[in-house]
Amino acid sequence: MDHEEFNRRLTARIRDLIESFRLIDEGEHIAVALSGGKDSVLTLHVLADLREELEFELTAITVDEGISGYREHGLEAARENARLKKVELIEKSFMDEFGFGLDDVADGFRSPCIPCGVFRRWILNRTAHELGASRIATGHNMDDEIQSFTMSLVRGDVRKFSKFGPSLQRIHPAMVPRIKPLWNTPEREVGIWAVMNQVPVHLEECPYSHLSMRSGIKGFLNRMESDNPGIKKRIMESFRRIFRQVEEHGRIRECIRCGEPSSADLCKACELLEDLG
Ligand SMILES: Nc1ncnc2c1ncn2[C@@H]1O[C@H](COP(=O)(O)OP(=O)(O)OP(=O)(O)O)[C@@H](O)[C@H]1O
Repeated sequence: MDHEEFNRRLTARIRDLIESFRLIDEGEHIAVALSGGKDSVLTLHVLADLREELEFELTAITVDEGISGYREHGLEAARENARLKKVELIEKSFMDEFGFGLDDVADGFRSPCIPCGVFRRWILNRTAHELGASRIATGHNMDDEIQSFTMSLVRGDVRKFSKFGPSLQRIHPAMVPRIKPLWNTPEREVGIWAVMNQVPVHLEECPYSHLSMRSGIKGFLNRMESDNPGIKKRIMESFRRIFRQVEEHGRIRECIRCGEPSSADLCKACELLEDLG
């Protein structure tokens, strides 16, 4: 398949998903969570190319978690792509919000991915809400989705199944719902797109990623796929068929400290901040 045809099919699939699941309505303000990695960069490019035709506003948010030797390169890629696509980029950091970077606190956790995800989601939600954005678009792709579902399965955490699917519902007025325009796009195709089009993306692995359960699950699924080609697509298909929106237990309220949406009195970010003293 030639270059142009590959690009056309890839973007047509993403556009189809946006339209069939009504991920974006006319007049909306979408905040793309831009890490500088290939997936969020593709999300930025596709949304930037669609914003006039579908009539929505687009802003990018990037979060510097404070991972030395790694995040700087992602930030450069985020800045360069935002400039190329003429999208305003808002830069936030753990240091400005919480007074420390991930490297400073990583040792205190079994997996640094836990505080990293909790604090990043906190910043993304608050920033998008302050901006008046109606949805946050992330670069989660089909492989990420299969990994997340498998992780929930092996942990017996069925509540997380409610996070499956290309769009998440607004469950609290201050919680900006997330959309995943690459939900049915395999990671491999995103890599091919970035290389073929020479897009400036950040391809390094996070130095902490080997400590996460996701990394083990990812390796397992990739080994299964190479021994049984097509297995990932079949797992995804099974998930789709059995997928039910699982009701979240309990009411979502506001964290008594920071005011962000939370299922407990203290949100996860404030709980971790308290543990860190
Ligand atoms: N530092 C960050 N700033 C803004 N958004 C982020 C950041 N890290 C992750 N995200 C968002 O969360 C999604 C999934 O995170 P993940 O850790 O898989 O990203 P990545 O592998 O670093 O980059 P990408 O998914 O863009 O290739 C990203 O696609 C992006 O939308």
